[in-house]
Amino acid sequence: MKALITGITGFAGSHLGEYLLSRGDTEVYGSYRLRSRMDHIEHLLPHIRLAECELKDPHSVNEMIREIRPDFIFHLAAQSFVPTSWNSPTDTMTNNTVGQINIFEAVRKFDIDCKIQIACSSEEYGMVYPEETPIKETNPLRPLSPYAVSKVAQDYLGYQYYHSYGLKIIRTRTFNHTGPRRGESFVTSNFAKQIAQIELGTKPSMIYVGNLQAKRDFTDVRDVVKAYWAALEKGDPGEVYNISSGEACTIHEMLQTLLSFSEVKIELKVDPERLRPSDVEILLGDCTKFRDKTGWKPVIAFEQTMEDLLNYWREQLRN
Ligand SMILES: C[C@H]1O[C@H](OP(=O)(O)OP(=O)(O)OC[C@H]2O[C@@H](n3cnc4c(=O)[nH]c(N)nc43)[C@H](O)[C@@H]2O)[C@@H](O)[C@@H](O)C1=O
Repeated sequence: MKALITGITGFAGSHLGEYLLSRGDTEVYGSYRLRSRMDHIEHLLPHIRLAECELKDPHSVNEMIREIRPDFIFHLAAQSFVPTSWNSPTDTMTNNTVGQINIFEAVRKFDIDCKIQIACSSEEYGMVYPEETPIKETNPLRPLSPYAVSKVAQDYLGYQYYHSYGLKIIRTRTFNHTGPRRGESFVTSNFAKQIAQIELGTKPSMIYVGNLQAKRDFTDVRDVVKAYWAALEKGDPGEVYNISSGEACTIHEMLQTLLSFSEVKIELKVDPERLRPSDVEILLGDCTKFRDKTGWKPVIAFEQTMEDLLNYWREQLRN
C-alpha cells in the first residue's frame, strides 16, 4: 500500500510519517515544497520517498499523483496559523483551497482508486455558544477568521467531490493538537520555548502572552496521527468526524501546567500584537461519532504532552 502525505515536512506530517513507518504496512511518500526545512524528517529520509510539488500548480500535482498512484492520501499541507490569515487572507484562502482542488482533480483525471483524508479544523465551528459544548459535527459552522473560512471551504469541497464524483474523501475536524516539533508561533510551543529560554538565562523572566481566557481542547499529535490512519482504515467516505480529547482548559491553565514542570518564576505581560480581531472563545469537541466508528481514543495524558514539549524546547535550545 502506498500512502502519500502532503506537508510531510511539517508538524503533523512528520509524526504521521513516523507512525506509518512504524506500522510497517505502507510505503510512505511525502510532498514538499522547494525551500521546505527538512529538520523534522531528517531521521525519516532513508525510509520515505519525497516528491517536490507545488500544490497550487495543477501540473505539479498531476505529475506527482500520476507517478505515485497512492492508495491513501493524507492531505495535511496548509497555511495553518490563524494570525497569518488575518495578515494574508488571500494567500491562506488560495493555499488551502486551490491545493486541495488540484489533488481532487488529479485523482479524477488519472482515475486513482484511493481514500483521501482531509485535515479540516475545529476552527470552523468558530463562535460556539456554551450550551453547544461539547461540540458535535452537526453544530453550525460560524467561522471567525479567514483561516477558519478556508477550512470550511476545504471541508465542503470534500463533501461536494464525494457527492458529485464519488471520491472516497473522509473529513477530519481536528481540535487543537500539540507535542514535540510544534511550530513556535502556536501557543503551547511559544510558551514552552519562552520558559526554556528563561531557564537558560537567555531571556528575562517575562512571558509574553495573548488572550489567556480562551478555552481549547488539546490532543497529543502522536494520538492525532493514529486517528488519521483510523479515519482512512475505518471511516466512511463522505463523512465528517471530530477528533478531540473531550476536555478543555483555558490557555492560562495550559501555561500553569507547563510551569509545573519548571522551577522558574515568571511574570506575565500581555503583548497586544498577540490579540486577534476576533478569537474563538471555546472549542471543546465531542468525538463520540469517530470513537464509535473506529475505536480510536487518545492515550497520551495532557500533562505528558506538555512535559514532552518543554523537554523538546530544552533540547532544541541546547543544540
Ligand atoms: C484547531 C486549530 O488549532 C490551532 O489554532 P489556534 O487555536 O488559533 O491555535 P494557537 O495555538 O495559535 O492559539 C490558541 C489560543 O491561544 C491564544 N493565545 C494566547 N496567547 C497566545 C500567544 O502568545 N500565541 C498564540 N499563538 N496564541 C495565544 C489564542 O488567542 C487562541 O485562543 C491551529 O492548529 C489551527 O491550524 C487549527 O486548526
